[in-house]
Amino acid sequence: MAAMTISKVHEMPSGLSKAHTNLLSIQFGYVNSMALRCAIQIGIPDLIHSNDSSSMSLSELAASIPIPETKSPHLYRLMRLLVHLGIFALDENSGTAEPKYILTPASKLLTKNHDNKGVIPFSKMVLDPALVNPLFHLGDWIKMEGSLPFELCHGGNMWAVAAQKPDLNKDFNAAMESDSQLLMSFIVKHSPQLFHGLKLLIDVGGGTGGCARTIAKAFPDLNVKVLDLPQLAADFPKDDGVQFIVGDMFKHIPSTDAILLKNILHDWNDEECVQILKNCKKAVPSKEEGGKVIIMEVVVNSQLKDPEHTQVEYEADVLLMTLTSGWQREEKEWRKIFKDAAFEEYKITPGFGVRSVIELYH
Ligand SMILES: C[S@@+](CC[C@H](N)C(=O)[O-])C[C@H]1O[C@@H](n2cnc3c(N)ncnc32)[C@H](O)[C@@H]1O
Ligand SMILES: C/C=C/c1ccc(O)c(OC)c1
Repeated sequence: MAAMTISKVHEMPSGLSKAHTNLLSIQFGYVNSMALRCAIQIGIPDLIHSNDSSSMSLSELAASIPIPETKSPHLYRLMRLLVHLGIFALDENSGTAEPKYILTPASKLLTKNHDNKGVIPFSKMVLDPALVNPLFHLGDWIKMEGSLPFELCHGGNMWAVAAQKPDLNKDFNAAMESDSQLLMSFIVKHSPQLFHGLKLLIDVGGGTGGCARTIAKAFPDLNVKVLDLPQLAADFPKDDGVQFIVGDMFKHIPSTDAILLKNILHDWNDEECVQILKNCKKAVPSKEEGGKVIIMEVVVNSQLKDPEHTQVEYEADVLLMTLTSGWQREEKEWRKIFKDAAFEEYKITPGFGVRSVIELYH
């Protein structure tokens, strides 16, 4: 047997060690994202979820994916990182010789369940090279006038490029739709009063109708329509009673009792937002007459300030800066664009994950 001795530990000064570890951890951040992408790609969350015991050992996973035997030790390394990150966990009570992996609340979101598609389409989109590559252009972009990192990378803005690339367009729309179903199912259940008294609601930039269908199903008497760009028309389901209107929110929004703007204003700068909001104001009646605009977005450091939310909000902000002309806004920044578009009153309700609901009246 080979003998091993461990010599006395020479510790780095703790300040230096901490600093270096902190730096390495941030530098390696993308490895976490890519390990997660790999786990989704090879279907691990659904495999564990659909297993009878809702748990699987390494060898069961390796056989089900399947992967060559030589890759088993590497799957172990991947799972070790993802367990550490809280994506999966080890079942302490499996009673088996080989430890079993189980899902955590985070990976449960990554399974297909009966009433929505989970968050897989959203994860796929976020980690698509077409949306990751623009981040490499931040440094060049910040030193020059105009443009966007996305444009330096792809030669046009997101909506123009999506119109040219059917696969990207499909993946992006599916991602938004899954996010919408998740959020809106919760909202119609817990905040139904948002929609009371309305006869017609237009979801402006409503994509393939994830929000619209969820609202229409919950409130059969409410007429819900989606207004979006022509490239959405082909993928929009036609037989579910939600009408699709081809339009441009910068030009004209048809008259309606209420407008929904979910994940729209964060794609645009203040000037562009004011233009959209002015068109909304023309389309909806005053508060006294029952009109309103419902915005569903992040309010940075909202009343329920939480360090984990703050980090996600700042990360999403830099991503929006990379891909669009938009911003994640703090309340005072929201207030400014509302005022500039001549709205008189707003009410913020936080607490839908990182998202808040803002009701806007004139
Ligand atoms: C981030 S997605 C949000 C989709 C949807 N509201 C949701 O949350 O699932 C932005 C949407 O705005 C649409 N859009 C972009 N420019 C637009 C315009 N000028 N007029 C109408 N819709 C537009 C895009 O096609 C896309 O569907
Ligand atoms: C990679 C993420 C891309 C993205 C781009 C524009 C959006 O409005 C958005 O909303 C959640 C996500």
